[in-house]
Amino acid sequence: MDAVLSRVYPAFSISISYSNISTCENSLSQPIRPPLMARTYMHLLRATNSVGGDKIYPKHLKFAKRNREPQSRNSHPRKGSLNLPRKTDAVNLEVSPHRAVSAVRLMRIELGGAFADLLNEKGKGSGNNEMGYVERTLGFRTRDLDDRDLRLVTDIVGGTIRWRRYLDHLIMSLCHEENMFRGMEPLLLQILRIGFYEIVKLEMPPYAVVDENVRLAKAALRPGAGNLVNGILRKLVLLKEKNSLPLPKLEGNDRAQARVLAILYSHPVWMVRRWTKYLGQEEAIRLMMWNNSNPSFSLRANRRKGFTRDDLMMRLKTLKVPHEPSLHLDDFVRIGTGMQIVIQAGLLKEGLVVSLVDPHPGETIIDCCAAPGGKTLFMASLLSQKGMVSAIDVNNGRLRILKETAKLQGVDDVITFIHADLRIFSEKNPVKSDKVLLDAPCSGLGVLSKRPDLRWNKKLEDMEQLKNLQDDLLNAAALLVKPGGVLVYSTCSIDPEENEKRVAAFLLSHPDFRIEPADGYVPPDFITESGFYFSNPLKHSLDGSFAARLVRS
Ligand SMILES: C[S@@+](CC[C@H](N)C(=O)[O-])C[C@H]1O[C@@H](n2cnc3c(N)ncnc32)[C@H](O)[C@@H]1O
Repeated sequence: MDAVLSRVYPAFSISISYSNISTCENSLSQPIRPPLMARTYMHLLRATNSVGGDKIYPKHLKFAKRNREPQSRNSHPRKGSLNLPRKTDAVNLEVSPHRAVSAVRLMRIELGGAFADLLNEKGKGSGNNEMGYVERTLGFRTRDLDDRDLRLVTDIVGGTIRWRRYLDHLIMSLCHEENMFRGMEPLLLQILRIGFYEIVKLEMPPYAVVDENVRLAKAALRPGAGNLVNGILRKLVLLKEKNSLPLPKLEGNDRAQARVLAILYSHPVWMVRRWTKYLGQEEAIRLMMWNNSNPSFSLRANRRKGFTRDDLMMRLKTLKVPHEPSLHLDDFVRIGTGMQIVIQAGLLKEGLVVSLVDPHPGETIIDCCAAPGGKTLFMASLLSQKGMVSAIDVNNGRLRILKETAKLQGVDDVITFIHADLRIFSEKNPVKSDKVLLDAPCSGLGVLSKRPDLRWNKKLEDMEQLKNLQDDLLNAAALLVKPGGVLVYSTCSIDPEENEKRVAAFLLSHPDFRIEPADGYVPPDFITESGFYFSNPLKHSLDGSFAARLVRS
């Protein structure tokens, strides 16, 4: 029952412990700052703020505390702003459930740092508490979501996050004044973003969208909020009908153009500038369009194990995961949602980076940054119970997930789990292995289509920190390779600074290592002139990823 994901990372292999998560832009841009959080949504923050150990909106939280007025239910009639869970059994049938759930998920992601991709899967990440969050945030429950509602929530949440900058530009342009936008309460802003996204990007029937979002604002906030949503959305509908949305023109110098592109394609300015520098403006635009497209995943049936595409499709059907056969590749099946189900069913094996490691029975392998473990598990299964994979990770929680999955998949007998910082471990343990994989923490710039929130959480400064960390980890990993052994360095980034340039810097200080071209390990289409593995979203319609095979003399 093997399937191979035809890209380096699954959607959930996400957390980069070293990133500073922040929703504020870097100084290169003139950002549309998110509105001040004048009210607290502590139940959202408490529930989800610990992801990655970083806090979202710190300044705004301080602001909220400093300005807190004496709390009294009577003096705060707005719904959705109180910390205490409300007790109500009432199910609101007036409000469309998918919009209510989308608004609350967006609040959780933006205020609480919950991950968009985990939240998008049915019943996972958000768990069975979904209605609890809805009730505490909006003050009422809705009926449970059916499959169609869930698909809409996935579309709306993912799209609204991706297009946030573009939507905020439009919303701000249609507010009477900038301060109105900046001071807008978070829930009201999410409702407007949903309405704008539905009208402009999903092209849903506009007056129905207006009606539904007005209803949501009235029920979740107050009648005045509904009137405001009504006024702004109607303005938008008129402008859209006249084909005159207030969007900036692409003109001026490079910096000015980057700012415009950042709005039109909804990315941080620093990313636009970086890609324009590396790829040229045209390719940078294509890349942003890819990042904004709806993600799909390709699974490959592992024929070597006698598992055909029909078998794979049968399993997906049983698991109720919507899928379709690839038009171009015989063994491939494409799925849009349901990746969590695929992973839990143990149906997924990580592909091409592991092909570059090329594990054989009897070998010793160290997976230096192993969790949550897609590659460890695949490598372990290739050992046929002979040999050992040492799975190291600094994050104990993620390592625990790996342990549990290894047990479920029956490969835990060939894995040693090591909770350690690689840099310290490699100094203290003079072990030498046949193969070492360093799947390094990275910016994730190759997987932005699957991680809609990631672009807003990354800053230019993170890139410098990551480079240093990657260098340190490469140096540490090299200590674990025996003479004649292999070191594979991989990332899910398309940024040369994290890929080719890290390898070049490493080789300068490690003359005993040389590049072994990826020929013979991965399909030729994925091999660069320098012999590296590289999947390019613009060329392969897959997530971006990189790997280098380095052999020690
Ligand atoms: C890109 S993820 C690895 C994904 C994993 N290889 C897989 O296929 O599922 C990077 C991992 O590196 C770990 N990490 C970061 N710094 C580390 C360090 N100094 N030592 C060991 N692990 C580290 C993170 O906890 C994270 O789990």
